[in-house]
Parts: sequence; C-alpha cells; structure tokens
Amino acid sequence: MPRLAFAQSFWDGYESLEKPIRTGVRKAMAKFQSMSVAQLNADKGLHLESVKDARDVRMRTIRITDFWRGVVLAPDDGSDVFLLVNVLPHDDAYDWAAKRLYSANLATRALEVRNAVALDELTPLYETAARSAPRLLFADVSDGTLRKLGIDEQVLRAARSFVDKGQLEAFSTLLPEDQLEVLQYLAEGFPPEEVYRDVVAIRRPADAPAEPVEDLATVIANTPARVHLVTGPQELEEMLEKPFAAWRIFLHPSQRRIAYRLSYTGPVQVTGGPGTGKTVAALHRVKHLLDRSQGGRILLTTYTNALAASLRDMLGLLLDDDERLLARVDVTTVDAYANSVVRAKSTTTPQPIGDREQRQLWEKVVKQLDLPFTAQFLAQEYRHIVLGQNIRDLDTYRGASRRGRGTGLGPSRRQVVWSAVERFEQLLRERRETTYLRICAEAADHLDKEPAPYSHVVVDEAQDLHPAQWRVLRAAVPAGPDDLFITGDPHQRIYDSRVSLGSLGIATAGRSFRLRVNYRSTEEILAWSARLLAPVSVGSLEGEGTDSLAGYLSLLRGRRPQACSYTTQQEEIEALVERVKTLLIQGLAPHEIGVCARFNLALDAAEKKLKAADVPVLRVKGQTPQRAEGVRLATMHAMKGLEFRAVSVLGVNEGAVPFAREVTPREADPLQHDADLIRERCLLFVACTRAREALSVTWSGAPSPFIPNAA
Ligand SMILES: Nc1ncnc2c1ncn2[C@@H]1O[C@H](COP(=O)(O)OP(=O)(O)OP(=O)(O)O)[C@@H](O)[C@H]1O
Repeated sequence: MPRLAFAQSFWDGYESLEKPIRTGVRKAMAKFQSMSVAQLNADKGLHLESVKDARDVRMRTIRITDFWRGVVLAPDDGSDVFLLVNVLPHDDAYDWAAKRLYSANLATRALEVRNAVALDELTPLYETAARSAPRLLFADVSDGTLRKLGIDEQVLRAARSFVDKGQLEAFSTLLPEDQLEVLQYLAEGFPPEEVYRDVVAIRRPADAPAEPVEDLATVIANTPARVHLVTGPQELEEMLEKPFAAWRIFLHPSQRRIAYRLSYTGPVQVTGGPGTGKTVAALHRVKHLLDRSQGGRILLTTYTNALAASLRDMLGLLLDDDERLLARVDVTTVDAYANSVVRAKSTTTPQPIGDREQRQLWEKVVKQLDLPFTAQFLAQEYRHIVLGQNIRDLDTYRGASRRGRGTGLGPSRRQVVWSAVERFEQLLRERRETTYLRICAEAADHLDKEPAPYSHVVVDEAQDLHPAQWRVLRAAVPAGPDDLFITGDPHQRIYDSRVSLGSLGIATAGRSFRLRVNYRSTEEILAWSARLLAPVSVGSLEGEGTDSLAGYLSLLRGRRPQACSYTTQQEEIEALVERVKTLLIQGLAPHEIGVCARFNLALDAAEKKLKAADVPVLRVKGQTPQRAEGVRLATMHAMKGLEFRAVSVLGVNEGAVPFAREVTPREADPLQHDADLIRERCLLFVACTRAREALSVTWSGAPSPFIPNAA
C-alpha cells in the first residue's frame, strides 16, 4: 500500500475550496489509502495520469471533480510516498504542474519546488541587464560558498544576475524554498557561516549521507516544515475535516528546534518581531512538556483575558481536545493567577483599581500632604522603584538604586516620597482597595512560602510584564531545568515596565533564541511598520542592552500600505466606511477586518458611521473574549496579540500619537519622557503589524510625527 503526504502548498488553498471539491479531495485521498500502486494506476475514477511536457517526470494529476484536478508527485524510484501538492481548476492544474520541478536541496536535503520554466525564461533577461550594473547583489559571496549553502546550478545562475534585494524578491515565488531563504539572509548581510547555522544546519538531518542522491520518501521525511506524512485513515479524516491551521503541523525549523528541544537547563527566552510565530512556539512547547513530564502541571500565561481565551482554543486544537492533557494546563493572565492565589489564602479580598483611580488617589495624597511632587511623578516612582524592587520600608528605599529615573532624590526628599507611599497605601486599605501589582506582590509572598505549584511555566507576550508579575511567575515554579519558557517582542512593549530578568532569578544567558520569519504580514506591511521604529532603539526583553528589527523576513508579498491624509475627521471616517465596504465586497468576512485608533472617541465616530452603512461592528474590549461576527473596532492597546486580514488605523494625528497627556514632560524627567515617546511609537507599531494583507493608516489635519516621511 502506498503512503500519502500533503505539502503545505496544498493546505494554503484548501480552506477556500468549495464543499464538493473538498469532498472530491477526501474521496481521492481515501483511494490512496486503500489501493495498491497498480490499482491506483488502473482506477478510472481517479485517473492518475502524467502531465505532458512536464519539467518533473514524476508529476501526475488526479481527478477531484469534473472541473478540478489534484496535482500529485509520484515516486519513480521504488519508494512508496505520494505527495499531494495542489488542487486547482483543470487547466490551471496542468499549467501549474508542467512548470514545476521538485528536487532535494543539496545542503538541507529537504524537498523544494521551483517554477523551472519561469526561471529559465527570466534569468537571461536579468543577466543581460546585470552586465552593465555597477554592483551585483551577491558579488561578495563565492560560487563555492553558495553551493555549500545548497544553491544549485539553475538558482546560482539566477542569483548571479540579481542587482538588488528587489530583484531577489521579484523571484521569490519562483525559487526553491530553502535556497530562497539562504539568499534572503545573505542579502540582509548575514555572514555565510551564520546562514549555514541558522538555515541549513537546523534542517539537514544529522545522519545525512555525503552523497545527496536519495529516494523521494527519504527527501519527504527530511521536510517536516513543508510536508506532512499522514499516519493513517483516522488522521487523514481529521485533517480534512477540521478547520485546518497550518501552524499545528508545519513548524519552521527554527520554531521546531526551540519548541521541541528535549530539555533546557533553565529559563529560555524566545524573541522575534511581530508575527514570527512566538505564540505558536509557546503552544508547541506546552505540548512537548506535557508529553515529557508525566502528571506535571503547566501554567501558560499571556497578557489579557481575551488572549488567554484564544490561547486556550488554540491549545485545544493542538492537543486534539484531549481533556486529560488540557486539564494539566492553566491558561490565564498573571494578574488573574495572582488574584486566585491571594483569594485562596486570605479572608478579605480587596478590590483592584485601575490606573485612572490610582492617579486620582495620588492627587489626593499630594493635596493632603501638600507635597512638592506631582501625582504623575509619585505614581511612576511607586511603580518603577517601590513595587519594581519590592521595597517595603523606608530604610530599603533610602538605599535603593533609582536607575532609569531621570531626576535625583536626596535622603530628605526620599523620606518625603516615602510618606506619600505610606499615605497612598493607607488610603487603599481604608477603601478596601488595592492594585494589581500589589496583589502580585502579595501572591509572590504566599508562593515563596510553599512548594511551587507548577512543573513548568510558559509565558507569552512577556515584554510588558512588571517585575512584581515576574516574581509571581518565578515563585510558581521551582528553579531548574525547563522551569520557564518565555516569548516576547520588546518592540511591542506598550506599557511602562522595566525589568532585569537576571536580577529576578530568571537568567536566560545561553538559552536565548530569535525567530526571524514573519508568517503574518506581507513584507510590504512589515517594512513600512519597521520604519516607525527606525529612529529609536528599543531595550531588550531581558533588560540588558537593546534589540533590533534587522534581518526579519516575511514569506508573503502584497500591496504597499496606504498612508492617507484628510482635511477633517468626517472625511477620514467616510473614507474608512468606503474602504471597509470594498473589503467586504472583495470577500473578507467582517471579523477579518480590524479598525483601530488611539482613543475610544474616534472609534465611537467610526462605529456610528459604519453602523449607518449597515456594516456589522463589534467593539473589542481588552479583557473579554468575543466571538460574534462584525468588523472589530479596538483601541491600539486592545490590538495586542490580535491579527486581521485588513487593518485601518485611524486618527494618527499630531497630538494623538503620541498622546501628549501620556508623555511625561522632558523638564519633569528626561529619561521618562524618552521612554514614553518610545512606548507611543511601539503602540502604533503594534497596531500596524496586526495586518496580514492590507494596512491603511490615516489622519486628519497634521499627521503624527511618527509617520515616516511626514516626520
Ligand atoms: N509554522 C507556521 N506555519 C504557518 N503559520 C504559522 C506558523 N507559525 C506561525 N504562523 C501563523 O503566523 C501568525 C503569527 O503567529 P503568532 O501569533 O504565533 O506570532 P507572534 O510572534 O506571537 O506574533 P505577535 O508578537 O505579533 O503577537 C499566526 O496567524 C500563526 O498562525
């Protein structure tokens, strides 16, 4: 009996196939599981036939319906795996199949596909143009080095004709996958040794023979990132039946290497720009840890309740809704977890209050004590220094480092600040109120006194956690192998938190990894958004040094983002309504469209106009999961962790982004001023990078100074 495998290229289009075609796929695939090769060849219904003038002699088509054909790669070397690579309308299928050539990469040994016909046609044209070019893209890399990195003769010839990155990108849909990635990394300036390590070595099987001639079944087994071998009829049925999510099966080698490493000696840090699959890596790590530690419990945290709900759904999908496994994982936010710890331990349960109420309370303190400080200054001092360092008494505060604060405080002024802290806490007690960070501090105290409840803690969206929250996580798991697995992107830090993970007992040195391939947004969206952050440097996730967005790649290409100016807000919103209507006509579902603004007020105006145009809308509140249909309207903060096929960012006006009230005046504290501006930039960056295919950024009047070219 032959075996059956599916290429990712097949799944890319499977979701959008109509039901009768999917039924046809299912029926055809069942035959591959019940017939011998001879029977398959003879089966009239399947009609397995070779493709005339195909560049790859193994190319076959099969009948799916009267009008649709499957494209299959059939072994011709005595091996037994058939690979379904695409399903297309009849003529397109033959055209697609005739031009494609599958081959084993010389270095990674994985299966790749190229458009061999287009490469042959286009390369000579580029070569002619290249002859008069002053400089070629890969001038500094020798043929020998390229070959060692797996570049074969046809691709080498094309690569030698590229003048710049734009030309490489123009070829990106034609080139074999691993070779393209090698060229992209080299084009970004990565040295060949690093490219070998990060692209080739992680894919190449440890036992690869010196000679790369291998049968199709072996080459397929070498390609887990793009090909999935079906183990049996039940798996086949489930894969074709369930809504298919590629991330469940096709991990990038860099994701797989990180998520399925047998064990780490201590905390692990995984960083990566937006959409690089950090959440996906975290979920797969949970799966691995569940398999490895029999009976151990896992805490999986993220930033908001809405994100926790979506993580829970994704984990269910990844674990096939296995209740036994799911029961061993608590998926929640750090605040909710800390709250549950405190509730379980105390008889009284003070109410946590939000930022605005805290600000009002600090104002009261300033007034009552007639202090020479602003409420804003005291709130920041309390957050960053007192709670940040878990300071409980004046003596400790007197000796505390105030690194990161831009104003000096001598001993007598510290005493005055401390009196304000005591009064603030006293007011909270009197009102039977508290703050989330105080709850975290209390929870960490409780947890420190008892055996840690979890075997492993996995943290997603780690960039915004405050030291008090990290202390909870540190105390929830015993220090040791596989204790903490942390994913985050410091470029998406949108709350004012500063941490030094090392000082919190979470040292990740030697266990830090970076994901570089963006699976969400087009290269155009990514590049445009990255320019928002270009003028600044962003502190690293672990708190030492800085991070950078250099070297991120996207697998997708699309339209350039639109940045548009309007005279009035009314015109801007009218244009938004038109844009949303066009997207709906183009076939996007309402929930695949996100509209976002810095303030709820702008969203109110957009909501009114969209409703008036009969467009269903739904306001996203950061804390609550919502499943109903409707175009999503969210503030920039509530966009964290979400994604949409199309995103419109509204009201990116001067004065709104950055929002003047949220930026500490330079005179009050120059360091805080700079940090606030970076945070506001990151906020716009987060909003823009939620878009998969289409991004529009608009403003009325003067634009935000963050808009590239408008600054
Ligand atoms: N290996 C993969 N194959 C296919 N799709 C993937 C893969 N990894 C991630 N994705 C998809 O890419 C998108 C982004 O992934 P994910 O949310 O994990 O990224 P992230 O790095 O956590 O993003 P962000 O930091 O911007 O929130 C998701 O739609 C996810 O399903």
